[in-house]
Amino acid sequence: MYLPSFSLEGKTVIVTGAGRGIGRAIAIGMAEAGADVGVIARTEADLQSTAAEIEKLGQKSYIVKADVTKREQVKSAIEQIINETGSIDILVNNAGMNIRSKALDVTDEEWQQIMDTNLKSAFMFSQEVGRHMKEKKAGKIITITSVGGHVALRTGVAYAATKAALIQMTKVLALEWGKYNINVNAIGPWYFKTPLTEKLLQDKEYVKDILAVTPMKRVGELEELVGPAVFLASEASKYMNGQTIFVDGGMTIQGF
Ligand SMILES: NC(=O)C1=CN([C@@H]2O[C@H](COP(=O)(O)OP(=O)(O)OC[C@H]3O[C@@H](n4cnc5c(N)ncnc54)[C@H](OP(=O)(O)O)[C@@H]3O)[C@@H](O)[C@H]2O)C=CC1
Ligand SMILES: C[C@H](O)[C@@H]1OC(=O)[C@H](O)[C@@H]1O
Repeated sequence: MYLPSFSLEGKTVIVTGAGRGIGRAIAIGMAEAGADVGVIARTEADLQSTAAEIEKLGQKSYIVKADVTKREQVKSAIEQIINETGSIDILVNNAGMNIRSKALDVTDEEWQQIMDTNLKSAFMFSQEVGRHMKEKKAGKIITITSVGGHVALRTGVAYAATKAALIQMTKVLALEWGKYNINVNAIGPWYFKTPLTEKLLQDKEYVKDILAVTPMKRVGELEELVGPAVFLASEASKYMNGQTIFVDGGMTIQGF
């Protein structure tokens, strides 16, 4: 028999930024695959909505209202979920944001906010959950980066720097933690319609530019990210480590 399991039955997943967009879709998709899911964000109503969808699937949800840029809130979020479930098997570092501006206009405050939300939060969660996974000698860490960490986009240098750093963080954590049977990988999306990108994707000229560099000539559908995420969370990817899977309709091949 060669086909491994894609099931997440009996697993506990935590997803940061699970209140909206990609994080919400991944959290619900993990529940569809059989996992119980901890959902983390700052907006309670969004978390309640995601949790309700998870419970409708017969899976448990654990709501943690937290700011992922604050170490103490990261630690208490993880402690709360481990106390309630006994273990965290899969971490999805998804929370992120952007302030789209040209390099000469980036303020120190904007730089710091983007760095803390996109990069520092993922590292803090990886550290705190990684300690737990090292003890268990098992775990899966999946970080949502972006094509913007691999090719130059017009959507801001600070964001790009965080997303490129996440690709390298993924490699170094995989190098250090592979011997503890922890898989550390990343997913790099191109455009998907979420609250983060909704306004941009209403601009017909901008969408024309996006499609001009996208071989599949369309933006992605959220379920097209959930498949790769469940794959990386499952036994089916247990020999994959330090990799970034670009889910981008072919955009990063930059063919001509
Ligand atoms: N949409 C796209 O096309 C692409 C997105 N990405 C990446 O995917 C990830 C998700 O993006 P997307 O779903 O579009 O974004 P959204 O803005 O739609 O959702 C972001 C989520 O992150 C949460 N979040 C933001 N800041 C914090 C914080 N400080 N503490 C806790 N939670 C926080 C938000 O909740 P709340 O505000 O309530 O805290 C929300 O749930 C990001 O890392 C983004 O960079 C990458 C490539 C393309
Ligand atoms: C594709 C990028 O990750 C995404 O596109 C946007 O406009 C956002 O600000 C991000 O840069």
